[in-house]
Amino acid sequence: MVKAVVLGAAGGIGQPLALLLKTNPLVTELGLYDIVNTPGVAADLSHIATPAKVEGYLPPDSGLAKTLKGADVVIIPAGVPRKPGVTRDDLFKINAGIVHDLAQGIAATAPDAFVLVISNPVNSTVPIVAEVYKKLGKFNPKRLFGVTTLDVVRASTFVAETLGDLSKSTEVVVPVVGGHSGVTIVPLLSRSSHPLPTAFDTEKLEALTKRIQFGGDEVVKAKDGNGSATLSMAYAGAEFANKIIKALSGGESLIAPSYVHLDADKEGGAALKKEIGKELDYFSTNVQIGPDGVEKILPLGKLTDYERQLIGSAVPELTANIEKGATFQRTPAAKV
Ligand SMILES: NC(=O)c1ccc[n+]([C@@H]2O[C@H](COP(=O)([O-])OP(=O)(O)OC[C@H]3O[C@@H](n4cnc5c(N)ncnc54)[C@H](O)[C@@H]3O)[C@@H](O)[C@H]2O)c1
Ligand SMILES: O=C(O)C[C@H](O)C(=O)O
Repeated sequence: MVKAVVLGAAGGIGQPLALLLKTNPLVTELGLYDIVNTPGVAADLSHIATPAKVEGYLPPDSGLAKTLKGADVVIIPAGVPRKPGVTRDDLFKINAGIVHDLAQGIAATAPDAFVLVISNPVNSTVPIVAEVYKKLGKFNPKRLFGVTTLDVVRASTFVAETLGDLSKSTEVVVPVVGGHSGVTIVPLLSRSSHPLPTAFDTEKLEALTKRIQFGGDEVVKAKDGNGSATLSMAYAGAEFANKIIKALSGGESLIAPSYVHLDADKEGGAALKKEIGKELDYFSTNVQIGPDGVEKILPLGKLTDYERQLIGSAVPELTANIEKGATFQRTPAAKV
């Protein structure tokens, strides 16, 4: 019996993500909230012959609280996406306030729910959620996750392409650590489950690394003003959410990459900070997740000199992004 909720459920990510969640037989209730169109999306999905009972609400008449009542997992893709020439950090102006207010709603109605943040800039929006919870004395770092799965999905695809065999993309696993924007995305290609060709020189390694770091830009450019990744993000979001749902309902521990507060596992977090060489509060890495949330933050492990260099370049931007989110004060939104 799992109630999953999507906030921003009528959007480009929200709709296909809700569809994928509706196909998960472990989900018995699916709550959909947005400022537009959720009754229609919910009516549509409710005709699919799977167990989840679907309800969609809008802001009037305490729609957010009604959607969140009894939620076990809350996924947040609410907010504006990028256009060409816009950075994820530029989205902060609008999305920080949206995520802040939704976090207040979750903390009020479903404070123990697992919260999965998709809204960009993830490096900053996750700290915003944490601060809202801290102010209310309800922060549990074990249950807050920044969704970085799309970077891992892209790495699998691009490595399989490089190996000339897309059918391998479901098997290829590449750890991607750090954060979720540009240079803060650090693929550890030396640890790919499927090694790169021996003739792969530094230039090719750098190009593949850049493609994974800036994969989001490829989609923004191709959509040409009509938003950013939605379908691949819904796929990645569902992959991560379904792991959480499995851990919650089966009592089974699973390993998945996520951007977490390093207090989620104090011992593992302290060891990771040593590996990074910096006192960061948040970092994306593989975490072990059980029915109560994060059980272990796993170490980065063996890195090449190039990967160390990449982490060195990620840390200053990540530090600034975290600081920006953690010190955010709610004021009326400005336009991007
Ligand atoms: N983490 C990732 O890897 C990743 C990947 C892709 C996109 N994103 C981010 O996800 C976000 C959503 O992208 P999208 O393409 O779905 O955008 P979209 O504009 O298609 O959808 C966003 C939805 O959020 C809704 N919304 C706005 N304010 C709201 C509020 N206060 N409460 C509830 N809903 C609200 C909108 O009505 C809209 O339906 C963006 O910030 C984007 O940058 C993150
Ligand atoms: O690129 C974006 O703005 C959306 C998302 O973060 C992505 O990586 O595709």
